[in-house]
Amino acid sequence: MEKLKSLIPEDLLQTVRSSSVDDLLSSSSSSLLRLFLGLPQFHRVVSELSDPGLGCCGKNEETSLDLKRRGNLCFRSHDFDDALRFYSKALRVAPPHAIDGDKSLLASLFLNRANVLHNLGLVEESLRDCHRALRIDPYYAKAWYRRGKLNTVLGNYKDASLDITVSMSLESSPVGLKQLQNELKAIPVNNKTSKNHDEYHPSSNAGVDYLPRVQSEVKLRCVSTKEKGRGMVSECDIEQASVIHVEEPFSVVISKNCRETHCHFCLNELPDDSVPCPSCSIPVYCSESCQIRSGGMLSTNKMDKHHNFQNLPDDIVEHITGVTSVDKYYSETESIQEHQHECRGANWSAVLPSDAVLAGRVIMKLINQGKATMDLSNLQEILELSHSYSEMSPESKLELHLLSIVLIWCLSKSCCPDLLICEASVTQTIILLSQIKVNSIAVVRMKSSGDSFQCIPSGNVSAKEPIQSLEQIRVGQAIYKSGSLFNHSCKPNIHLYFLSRGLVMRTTEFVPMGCPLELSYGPEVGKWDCKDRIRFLEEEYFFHCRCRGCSQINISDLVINGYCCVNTNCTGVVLDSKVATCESEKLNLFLAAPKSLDRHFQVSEKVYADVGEVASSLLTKPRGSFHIEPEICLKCGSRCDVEKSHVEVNKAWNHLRRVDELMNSGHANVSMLSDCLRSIAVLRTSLHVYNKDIADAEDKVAQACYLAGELRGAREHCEASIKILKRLYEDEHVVIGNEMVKLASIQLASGDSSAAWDTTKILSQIFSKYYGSHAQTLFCYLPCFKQEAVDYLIPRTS
Ligand SMILES: C[S@@+](CC[C@H](N)C(=O)[O-])C[C@H]1O[C@@H](n2cnc3c(N)ncnc32)[C@H](O)[C@@H]1O
Repeated sequence: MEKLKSLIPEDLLQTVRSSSVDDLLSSSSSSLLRLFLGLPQFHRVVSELSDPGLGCCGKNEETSLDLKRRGNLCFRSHDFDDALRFYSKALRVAPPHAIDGDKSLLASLFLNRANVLHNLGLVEESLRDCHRALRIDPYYAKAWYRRGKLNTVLGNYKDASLDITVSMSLESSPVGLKQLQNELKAIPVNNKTSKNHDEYHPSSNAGVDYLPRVQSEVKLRCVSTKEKGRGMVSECDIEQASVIHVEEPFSVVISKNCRETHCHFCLNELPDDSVPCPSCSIPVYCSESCQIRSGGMLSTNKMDKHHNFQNLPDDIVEHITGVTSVDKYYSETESIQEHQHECRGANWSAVLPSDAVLAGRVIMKLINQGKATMDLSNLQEILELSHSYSEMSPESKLELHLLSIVLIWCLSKSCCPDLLICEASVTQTIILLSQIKVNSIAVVRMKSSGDSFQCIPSGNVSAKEPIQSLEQIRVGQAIYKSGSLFNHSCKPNIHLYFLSRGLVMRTTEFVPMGCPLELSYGPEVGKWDCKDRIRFLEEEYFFHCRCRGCSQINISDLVINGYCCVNTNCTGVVLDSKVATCESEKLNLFLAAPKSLDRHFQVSEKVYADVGEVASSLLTKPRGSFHIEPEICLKCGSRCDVEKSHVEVNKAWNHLRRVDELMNSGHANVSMLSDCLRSIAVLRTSLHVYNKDIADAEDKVAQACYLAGELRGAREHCEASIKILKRLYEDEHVVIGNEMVKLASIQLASGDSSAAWDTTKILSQIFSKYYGSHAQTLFCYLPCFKQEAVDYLIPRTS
């Protein structure tokens, strides 16, 4: 993009950077398009992106064969992990009809990987790979044999016998036949048959009816307000934790950092037997069903599958058909095919930013549905999404213009020749990209620290493992058409989470009839102070937040970055000038607003009591406008030297950051603890007792204590951190639940199962409020925690 930018003359750059939506249809986009179409440098750049012949994303037989050879070497030296890696890579680049010796390359790779998986003890995964090899090549005797062995291990004896029988029908050597006969004899007689191993897949649940139902009594309505545009409100009273909305995405794209680890369709983590796209080397899927719904050619076997099996008994032919048929994996109605147009080996979909790839998916979906015209002139009216083009920064506008020209060119040249490269299509794509900026939703997963979350056995603590904790991973970006009608609040009353690619929204509090239903786009009260939230939303979403969190007084915004009073007996807070200015503006707006406005979100008595504790001076409304004085305690009026405190706090953080580095490099030791405690003491003498910095520091010290085996200290500091977070958020906020995961694992490690049990009960309650019954499946350690605690509370009698 930088190359293209450098080709634009200064006056045109200025026109584009300062353009409004009305200007779009006039000069700026068409002048830029005209300029680029006449430049050979532009054609060079876009042909590198759109010409499949110049692309690196196609299949490559040589590379695949080389990777297979390396896999074989690793397999022979019993390095199964590396063998698995090489075979999976080889599968990704293997052309569907390539032959290696007398076998299909793909089929042999699947079978080799099945052997590795079997050696790694992954029997189900191994069976699925055999199945894949056989669907490509039904005459693959070794694959039938391996399948028979695996079915025997799994106790599917009837299938095992049939598999070995088919293998025998393909075996010509007398020695081989003898060996197979012996295998067959060794299989116990039983009628149990196996389940279909591709339909059964733990993570591949997208596409079936996996989303919960919205309660029938829940009724929502879309309303329009001057301040926030359209938004959703409740038409009835809604109980806490009710499912109010579920939706499949209109379009999704995987995050670049998850391309190697997550399924490109359902966005769940990839299993060890991942499935590649049959036509290009980019996507990988957790199962065939995800791959087929995502698009790409289907690598079916062109042979008459039953030609050689004609003389076999009916039950065996039926068995072969059952294993090798692909029909049951594919149904037209389920088809989504969002990757198909990218699947030509050209580079553009691997290189362009996610926003542009998502825009390409939206455009191609609407064209394939016959809804969008070939000049895309009706795109806006079909999508009905809001946008903030005019509020975007000059640089972002220029970026959108360039991206849309490049995207339209790539789509037209690589997969959709009927798509017109014209002023209308470019302008509509610019608007689509600006709609994606404000309407697309990040699809996230909660991941526990460490590769897999395992309970720490009671009384045990490993010197290297950090405390179990949760982090949020952004696995994709999606457009949910109805979901994008929900406005933002920094004090949201709904929580959003994902099951595969499906979105679920739940209320986190009782919502009375007529009340706006709002979720958080990222910033929340308790996470950042008001000025930081406002700045984030202006920079990322181009609007000035008008939510209840940013227009009403609350304790969190006052204390989160506050300093303590010089008077040690006073609980008041002292603000720096930036926070004081923001809070003054907020209070003046709130007091000036008509009382009828936002009546559902009136400040409660509890909020007044909380604010009174730290800033009672704010509760007596002055006659004129509010001016919160910085550096003056908002309770007793004492003056405080904020600058001096700021210097002390920075010094303390420098110490804590060094401790952090030691911990990250695995060099945690007991001596660093005294450093930590001194830093915490400095923070506590300078900052307000509820300042978030203290909570963060306490959390770090808990981690340091844990790594040094000081479990009592770890627990005390973790509890101190939670105590502050409860004042910044609220007692049952999901952030508190996440922190309690750490506390429970410290309690378990120190052998205090009774306390761990109590903590687990509270965190389960919090997660149920946010995730309902899905808490148990999304946070797989919840049952594990409970079991651990119960095991030690009720010792087994045996
Ligand atoms: C995803 S859309 C929400 C639906 C949108 N109001 C509409 O009319 O389609 C996001 C846009 O809604 C508006 N919005 C959402 N939350 C807001 C808030 N708290 N304060 C002001 N505007 C808000 C902003 O214009 C923002 O760009």
